[in-house]
Amino acid sequence: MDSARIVVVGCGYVGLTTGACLARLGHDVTCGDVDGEKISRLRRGEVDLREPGLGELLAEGVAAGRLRFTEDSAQPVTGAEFVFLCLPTPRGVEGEADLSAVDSVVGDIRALLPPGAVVVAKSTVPVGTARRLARSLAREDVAVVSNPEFLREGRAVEDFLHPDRIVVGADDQRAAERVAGLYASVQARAELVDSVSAEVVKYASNGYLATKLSYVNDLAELCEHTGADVEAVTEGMKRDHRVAPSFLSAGPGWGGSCLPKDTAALLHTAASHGVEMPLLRAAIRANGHHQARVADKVVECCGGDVSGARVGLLGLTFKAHTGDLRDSPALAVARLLAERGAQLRGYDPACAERVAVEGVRCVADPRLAAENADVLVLLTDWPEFAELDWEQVAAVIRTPVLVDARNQVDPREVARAGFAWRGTGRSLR
Ligand SMILES: NC(=O)c1ccc[n+]([C@@H]2O[C@H](COP(=O)([O-])OP(=O)(O)OC[C@H]3O[C@@H](n4cnc5c(N)ncnc54)[C@H](O)[C@@H]3O)[C@@H](O)[C@H]2O)c1
Ligand SMILES: O=c1ccn([C@@H]2O[C@H](COP(=O)(O)OP(=O)(O)O[C@H]3O[C@H](CO)[C@@H](O)[C@H](O)[C@H]3O)[C@@H](O)[C@H]2O)c(=O)[nH]1
Repeated sequence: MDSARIVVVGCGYVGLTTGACLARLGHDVTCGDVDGEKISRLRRGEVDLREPGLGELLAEGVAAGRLRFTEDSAQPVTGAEFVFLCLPTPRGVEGEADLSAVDSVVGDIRALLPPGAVVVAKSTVPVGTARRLARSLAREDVAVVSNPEFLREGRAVEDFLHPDRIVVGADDQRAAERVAGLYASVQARAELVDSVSAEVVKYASNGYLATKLSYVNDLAELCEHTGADVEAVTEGMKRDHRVAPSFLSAGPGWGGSCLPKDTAALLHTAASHGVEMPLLRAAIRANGHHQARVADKVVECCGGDVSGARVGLLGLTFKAHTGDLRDSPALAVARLLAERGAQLRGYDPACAERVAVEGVRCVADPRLAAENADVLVLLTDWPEFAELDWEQVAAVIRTPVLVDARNQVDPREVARAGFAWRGTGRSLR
């Protein structure tokens, strides 16, 4: 396909990645965001997301004249062939997806879109949204297409340019083919489906991943009671080709900006159709249980009362390789401990410069988190935690106890340094 004129609205994880990658694919892209300071930083070449390759790709697009940033998305929309909505759809009060940003932008651009333009919903939006947006646009000459995004944070560019699949959902076949054509040089099959099915694929995928992890975390709890080793169990499961081999690591529950809000929104949609989805409901409940289990282990390690105890936290982000703290299981565990009176000091490679994160005093070094602590809890799977010099940590901690919620360290190595170690779904034999 020839180069297309594209406007991307929203410059977060999805919008910036979409803009940078579509420019890399040869398109002419304008990225807009209401956050004027973010736009100024982007114009100066500053990217505040920890995404490998994103800064380079943005710089490449700008240098080639194929990429620019604006605070006012309206003006460029008048000349756009495609408008990608990459806006936030956070959790509303009852678990529903809050579509206010999407609705407001669609209202703003309604009269500005040129004939033949395609509005592409890349945000995660509930079933029926593309059709509803088409009705609210009330433009026979403008199509709405659902094109959900499946990238993971920390690998956004790689996932966008080398996706497992591209899903394009539309009730207008021609519009769907035009959107699929934008990705012509990407080596992945574009699945063309109706808009409603495309919207469900996105929620169905995240719901499935969340359920898979809750199951693994349930197994980890069983392993703790039976003496089995969850790592050996999941390794054995992986050898059955019907069990997809990734996404099987036990941990302190799943989190992030997507899985929690999307599972809540899926349940909300199901309920509005009179569908219960008991399995997904149980997976969400299990997730709260597994977060609480980590906090309970810490309290046990402090002799049943954590009030006034100093607890060191290793990791605050929802997973490694991102600076994102949204719905982080580490922070959920921290909150549970703070409610019981613990004093928290935390270290995270992506948050070292912050003064405080939700009641946790942030420190610039893992040893400072451990200093004089009664217990240390490893909550995020940053590789650097596996490499720590545990002798040095033992030298500064008050009580050498490590709760490893991610099974990130070698239990024998920490035991050699004098630590009592409590893993997840495994014990030291
Ligand atoms: N983060 C992910 O890994 C990921 C992956 C796939 C899909 N998604 C979905 O993509 C959507 C965006 O997620 P995100 O993580 O990129 O969000 P984000 O919070 O990182 O970014 C959203 C951006 O939109 C801007 N914005 C808000 N209102 C605006 C408006 N009216 N006009 C212009 N800009 C506006 C914000 O300033 C922000 O920069 C959500 O629906 C999310 O569920 C996210
Ligand atoms: O084996 C695993 C894998 C993940 N996690 C946890 O699960 C959560 C989610 O991880 P991940 O899926 O890698 O994070 P996201 O970047 O939020 O990506 C998810 O959410 C995005 C937004 O919808 C989707 O696009 C992605 O496909 C989907 O993987 C995190 O707390 C991880 O620590 C585990 O505990 N064990």
